[in-house]
Amino acid sequence: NIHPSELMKSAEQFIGLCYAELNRTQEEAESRLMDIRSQIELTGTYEHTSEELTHGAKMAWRNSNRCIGRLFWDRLKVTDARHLSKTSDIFSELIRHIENATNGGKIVPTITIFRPSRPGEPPLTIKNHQLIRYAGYETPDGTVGDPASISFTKECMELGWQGDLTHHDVLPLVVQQGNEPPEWLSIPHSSVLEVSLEHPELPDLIDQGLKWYGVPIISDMLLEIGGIMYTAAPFNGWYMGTEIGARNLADKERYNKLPLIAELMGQDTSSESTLWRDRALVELNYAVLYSFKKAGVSIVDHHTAATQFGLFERREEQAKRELTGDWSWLIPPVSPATTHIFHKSYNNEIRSPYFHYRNKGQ
Ligand code: HEM
Ligand SMILES: N=C(Nc1cccc(CNC[C@@H]2CCCN2)c1)c1cccs1
Repeated sequence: NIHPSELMKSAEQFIGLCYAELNRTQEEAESRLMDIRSQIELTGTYEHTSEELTHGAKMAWRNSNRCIGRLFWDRLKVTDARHLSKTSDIFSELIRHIENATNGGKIVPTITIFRPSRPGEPPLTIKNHQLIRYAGYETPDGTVGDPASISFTKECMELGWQGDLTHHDVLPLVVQQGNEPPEWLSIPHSSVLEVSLEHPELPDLIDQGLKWYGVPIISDMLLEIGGIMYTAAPFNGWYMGTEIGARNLADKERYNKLPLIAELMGQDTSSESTLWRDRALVELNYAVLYSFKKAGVSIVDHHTAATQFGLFERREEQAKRELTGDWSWLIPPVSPATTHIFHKSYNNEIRSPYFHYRNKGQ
């Protein structure tokens, strides 16, 4: 846990920035800091107002160095769920997040913020990497589903969850209150929007049963605002097509679909130098974008995303804020050098508020 004097320093830095951005007066900031100081002296921590929580979450997205989608940082929908304590209520709120963020395909970037960790109180954690993700199983005939989920799937089965052993079993939500045993709940199938993959020039693709879920909702990161740690704050945007087409379905240690795509294209795969892998990669990424668009589910291609990021860079300059970024994650995995991002460098310093990785086992 964070020491009170350190916490006060973080609070001063956050309130100063946040109130300036919200055009509050110096006096308002100072009187707010007096409240906070007495709360910290009394309880060892302090509570954010709804406005501080909302703007703090938007600042954390704006500071996410690895995020190419930050142009829309100020339009994040923030749901304050700090009052919920019962696990059953937390599960219901997670399902509401999935349904409201999905919005029939017109995805709404949303974050739901649950109660932060408090001194002497074990934290609330969501054990899922993403609220919606496919299970992975090691079977004698090879892997079924998403290899990235094999260990978490084992944990879920130890808790009593049973999958159908298909390539697309949606894992249950798993929530842990402090050191109590984790609890799980299956997500209603009707709440999970999925897109089946097709390609206008590869008519046989549709019969391969390839599909992916529409809404990525990261649920295993720690949101730090003014020294307060929100250990359960799932957030979603929409996908950039390459995440599905160039990694989730393409990586050898994920769904490894490039050989199949090359086959459907009738390519000669006898030698790497035919670039069959690269041609398959482009067509798989095209299929992802084509299928999402046809299904009316929000998605962005990596060229458009890079252009939007360029707009974000200029907006931050106008706002006299120093841009931070992580070049190695900002460049897309397909045709990186066709984007402006590849040809410049970025300052990868951490600015608070920020989304951090949680320590293992936390
Ligand atoms: C609105 C559409 C959005 C798009 C298209 C987008 C795109 C991306 C992409 C492609 C990545 C790299 C992911 C990877 O390679 O695994 C990323 C990373 C990230 N994004 Fe965004 N993003 C969006 C919205 C958001 C929102 C709403 C938040 C939080 C409020 C957010 C926070 C982050 C963070 C923290 C990372 C780094 C994750 C890590 O370090 O593992 N993004 N984003
Ligand atoms: N489009 C998205 N993609 C995204 C964002 C953050 C983190 C991740 C998951 N990254 C981890 C994977 C696994 C290893 C490399 N990438 C995906 C969003 C997810 C939530 C909001 S936007």
